[in-house]
This record gives sequence, structure tokens and C-alpha cells, in this order.
Amino acid sequence: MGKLVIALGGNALQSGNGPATAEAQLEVVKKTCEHIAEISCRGYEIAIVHGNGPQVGRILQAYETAKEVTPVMPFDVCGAMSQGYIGYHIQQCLKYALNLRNKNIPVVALATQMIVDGADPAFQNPTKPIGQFYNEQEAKKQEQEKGYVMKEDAGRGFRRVVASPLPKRIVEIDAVKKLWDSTIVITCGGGGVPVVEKDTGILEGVAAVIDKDFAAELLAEQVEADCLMILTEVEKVAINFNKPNQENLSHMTLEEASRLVEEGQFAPGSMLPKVQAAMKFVRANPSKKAIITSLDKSLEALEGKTGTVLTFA
Ligand SMILES: Nc1ncnc2c1ncn2[C@@H]1O[C@H](COP(=O)(O)OP(=O)(O)O)[C@@H](O)[C@H]1O
Ligand SMILES: NC(=O)OP(=O)(O)O
Repeated sequence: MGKLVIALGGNALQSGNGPATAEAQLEVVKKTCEHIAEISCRGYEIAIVHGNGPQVGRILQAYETAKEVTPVMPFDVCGAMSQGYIGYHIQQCLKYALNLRNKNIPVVALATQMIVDGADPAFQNPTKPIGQFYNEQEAKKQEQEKGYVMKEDAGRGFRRVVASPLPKRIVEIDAVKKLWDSTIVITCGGGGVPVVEKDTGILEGVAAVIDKDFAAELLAEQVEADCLMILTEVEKVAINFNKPNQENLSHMTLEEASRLVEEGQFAPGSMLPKVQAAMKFVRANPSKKAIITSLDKSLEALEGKTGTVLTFA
């Protein structure tokens, strides 16, 4: 079977077009954890990374809206809050799903910090979509009134974008490795809380959202995972996405993926980082594979029945 790092998309954890409530997320997490429990029962050793784009955006929005009555929390603290509530949902639902299958394995969500480079050029060029979707008119209003940078997100509407520096080092990696044999660890949530390391060794939170696909890739390398599985809303990666000639891909080699990236087939901020993370993993581990598929197809994809598989050759 082997070691598996599963990355769960922040958007995919919201339920369809309905309101992004905690209750709606819990329903999606419940269903997702049924699949993850089944994967665990097949003998895979698992760590889980989750996204937080929609969630951290809403936490920030809530504080900004309520600033007359309660102090606005800094960006990094909002990121940590999103790790807390998403991790709590996964922890609760996965333990329940495992118990139903008589699989007695602990599940723990670990608040995780990720070291980034304070000089990362990403701080000057915001690309990571967070929070809710707006139409163009609403997006312009947000730009004028709040000074946000707004960008179109993969044909789904406009969202606020923030800096997304590359993850460099998982601060809690030793704890993850120690827990690995006995426990399913939920770690690097939202890509990890971004921190910079000062000369004194002190860590300081920064205003950014790390891409959880890149964080999951780093984790997969560090724990020597056999497979990086990125779960999102779509069953397969496509070329000519959302066009009449859309074609879903079952397999890509590293070379094919590089060519498709150069052709601009994958939308920045959504599918592009997933493909880039998968490419990085197989480049570093030519005998291993990465899979991109939807939450509900995870087991079938592991069995080779669906999803988009990326291999070195
Ligand atoms: N080439 C593509 N193939 C498939 N999906 C694509 C492609 N380009 C953009 N997408 C969009 O990217 C989405 C996944 O990105 P996103 O919603 O940001 O992920 P997450 O689930 O990690 O939050 C898909 O649901 C789809 O709408
Ligand atoms: N942090 C992050 O990558 O979140 P999403 O999966 O929501 O984009």
C-alpha cells in the first residue's frame, strides 16, 4: 500500500453553491472522511493537508466588518483560526468514520507553521484567491472601498487575491514524523501559517496564504510518501477547460505536463499550482506518482480507475 499525503481543496470543502456556513462544510467533511477512512482501512498510512482560501477570507471579512466592536485579528492569526476549525471538523468526522469501521487509530490536527522567505517576490505580486466570489461590479467596489486586489478566478467570478510565498520549511516536521507510525496527522492546514525566521531565531507571522498544494508536496517529500494525492472539485485535470473542446486527462508525464503548463492550460491560483506541485513531486521522486481527482473519487483513483495520474515518464 504505502504512504500517502492527501491534500483537500479549500473550495472543495465548501458545499456547491450554497452558503459557506460551518454546518455546510461539516457535511462535506463528513462525506470526505468516509472516503479517507476507507483508504486508511485499505492499509495506506495517511497525512492530511487542507486548503483554507474561502475560510480564511471569510474570517478576515468577519473581523473587518465587526471592527467597531472587536479588534481585527492579524492575518496570520486568521490563518491559524482556519486551521483550527477545519482541522477540528476533519478530526471529528474522520475519527467517527474510522470507529464505524472498527479501525482504532488516533487522528490529530496539528497547528503548523511554515517558514517562508520574507524577500519572496510573491509579497509584491498577490496571486492567491481567498474568500467569496464576486461579480465584476462588486469586485470593483471592493477594490475602491477597501483597496483589495481582485482577480478573476478560473471562470467562477472575482475574488480577493493575497500574497502567496513558497513554503520553505515545516516548523513542526519532527512532530509529524514522530506521530506518523501511530496516528493520522492533519498538518500544514492552509499551507501552514506563514512565518519568517528572524536573526534571533524568533518566528513572526506574516500576511499571506501559502498554497496548500505546494505545502502538501513539501510534506510528501519530507515524509517520503509514495503518492501525493490532490483532491479538489473536478474528477480529472482538463485541457481547454470550460470550452466546447474540453478534454479530460487520465495521465500526464512530466514532459507532457510541462508543455501544457507552457501552453497556459491550467488556471493560475486554481489548477496550475496543483499541476506544478504534482510535477515537483514526481521530478524529485521519479519512481512515484501524483494523482489529482475529486474528493469522492479518491479511492477509485488510488485503484487506477479514474483521476489524472502524473508520472515521471
Ligand atoms: N485545466 C483545468 N482542469 C480542470 N479544472 C480546472 C482547470 N483550470 C481551472 N480549473 C478549476 O480549478 C478548480 C480547482 O481549483 P480550486 O477550486 O482553487 O481548488 P481547491 O479545491 O484546492 O480550493 C477546479 O474545480 C476547476 O474549476
Ligand atoms: N491555502 C490554500 O491553498 O487554500 P485553497 O485550497 O482553498 O486554495
